[in-house]
Amino acid sequence: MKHFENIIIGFGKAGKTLAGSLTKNGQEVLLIEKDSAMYGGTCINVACLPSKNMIINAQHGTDYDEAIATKNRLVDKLRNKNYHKVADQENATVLRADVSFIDDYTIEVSDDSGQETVIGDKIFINTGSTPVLPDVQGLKNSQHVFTSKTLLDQTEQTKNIAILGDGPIGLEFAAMYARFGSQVTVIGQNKMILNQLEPEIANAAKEDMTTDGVQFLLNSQLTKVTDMANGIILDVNTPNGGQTLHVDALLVATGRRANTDDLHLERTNIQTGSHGEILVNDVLETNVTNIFAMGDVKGGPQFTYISLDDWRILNSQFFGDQTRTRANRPVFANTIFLNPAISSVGQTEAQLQKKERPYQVFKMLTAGVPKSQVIGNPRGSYKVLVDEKTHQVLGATIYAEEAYETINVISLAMQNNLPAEALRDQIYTHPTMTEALNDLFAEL
Ligand SMILES: Cc1cc2nc3c(=O)[nH]c(=O)nc-3n(C[C@H](O)[C@H](O)[C@H](O)COP(=O)(O)OP(=O)(O)OC[C@H]3O[C@@H](n4cnc5c(N)ncnc54)[C@H](O)[C@@H]3O)c2cc1C
Ligand SMILES: NC(=O)c1ccc[n+]([C@@H]2O[C@H](COP(=O)([O-])OP(=O)(O)OC[C@H]3O[C@@H](n4cnc5c(N)ncnc54)[C@H](O)[C@@H]3O)[C@@H](O)[C@H]2O)c1
Repeated sequence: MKHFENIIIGFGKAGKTLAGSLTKNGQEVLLIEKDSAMYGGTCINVACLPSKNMIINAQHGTDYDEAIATKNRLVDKLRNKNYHKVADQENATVLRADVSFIDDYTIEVSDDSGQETVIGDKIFINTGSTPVLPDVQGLKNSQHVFTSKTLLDQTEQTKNIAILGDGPIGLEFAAMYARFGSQVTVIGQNKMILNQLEPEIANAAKEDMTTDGVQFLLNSQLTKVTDMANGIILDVNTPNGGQTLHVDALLVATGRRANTDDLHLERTNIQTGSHGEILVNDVLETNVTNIFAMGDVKGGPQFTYISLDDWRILNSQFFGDQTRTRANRPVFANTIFLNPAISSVGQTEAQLQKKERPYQVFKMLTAGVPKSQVIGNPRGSYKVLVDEKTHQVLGATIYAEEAYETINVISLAMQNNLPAEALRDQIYTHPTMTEALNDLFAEL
């Protein structure tokens, strides 16, 4: 039986970054990844980076074939770099193998060369998440149903696609496929898309997507999927009655759940929650001492930057001042990469009204920002909510070019309790979309 000081299961964002900290501090690490095509994890191989590369190329008018080839080159480069960043460390071993727990501290690893048992002083589980497929007749056995991962592998453009799910994956892929010139229909179960955002901005985004050619069947249920030689037939219950769609493919984007499928956690004392997520405390310890879980597999927000922040927590515990925890995670925003992007942070008007918190609203149209005219995309608007007394920012939603950059400035102001005057009076470089903040708060 082999022994390692640290075993990391899964090549996720937190795990690969932690491998660097551990080796830098003279500790040995065994990092086990089940799929060599996933060295570096989900984000760089099959999610954030390839999808954003495809989205940007679609927006630039690149044709699909070229965009796929560019994406594949990017991913190969990133995967190779990520692999070597860990594997080239003196104290690190990267192993491609299947892992299953035998008991709390013993795992069995198996690869083409056979099986071996390994024990670790500390074990870190960073196995990410996996798509949830709804229980719809014919869906699971269809040859024409894709997840975001398998769709990004398609060398041939799907010309007529339906997308089940109107979350970030569904909407980003819908906007992207429409830009590539495909016919796109989004099937959503809610009355409205983006209903966690400010409604007027969600409405504007839906109208813009419709202008770009995306059709929406909302408040609707997919009831049956039937494979045909030339595509797939979808039976959908809509508020206007049953509809039948004949499309080339269906992308299922109805959420992701913790990925613990192959680990045999039932042989351990590690507790999981109702959705299979590994339960952890504020410093990412499971209920078994010296076993930790980070990233999507522990439940909660599913973002690469949250997984990276999980690394900060562990790094602070092992090598820092031990102050960083999940409870004091800084303010963080999120972005949905549409055309343009929608970024949001903090609370919405509806949430503040529910709490009876007094606030002021500041709004402006994106078209008023010179850079939007320079870029040639004046779509969208800015909306920021400010505490009536302190003028601290309580929430912001930006639907504009480069919203994903501007929102980070607002998050930083929120995190540091700066009043909106600080955002108003800052000198921003010109021409930028962030300059909007000079004008947005002019009435303060
Ligand atoms: C299409 C798409 C787009 C996204 N876009 C964004 C975005 O723009 N911005 C953003 O912040 N987030 C985005 N996300 C979410 C983001 O990808 C995830 O939150 C993030 O990758 C989770 O990282 P992680 O550290 O939990 O692990 P992951 O990066 O998911 O890594 C887990 C690794 O563990 C491996 N593994 C799984 N099971 C085992 C096992 N039993 N043994 C060994 N290895 C195993 C997997 O192969 C994988 O390599 C997107 C997700 C998707 C699907
Ligand atoms: N830009 C980004 O940061 C980004 C991009 C993509 C994904 N992600 C991450 O990946 C995670 C997964 O994304 P996602 O979009 O799959 O999940 P999600 O859970 O965010 O959204 C799923 C959507 O599908 C709908 N839905 C669920 N079941 C349905 C059904 N049977 N019929 C019709 N609609 C149904 C839900 O109402 C929801 O709107 C997200 O939580 C997000 O954190 C982030």
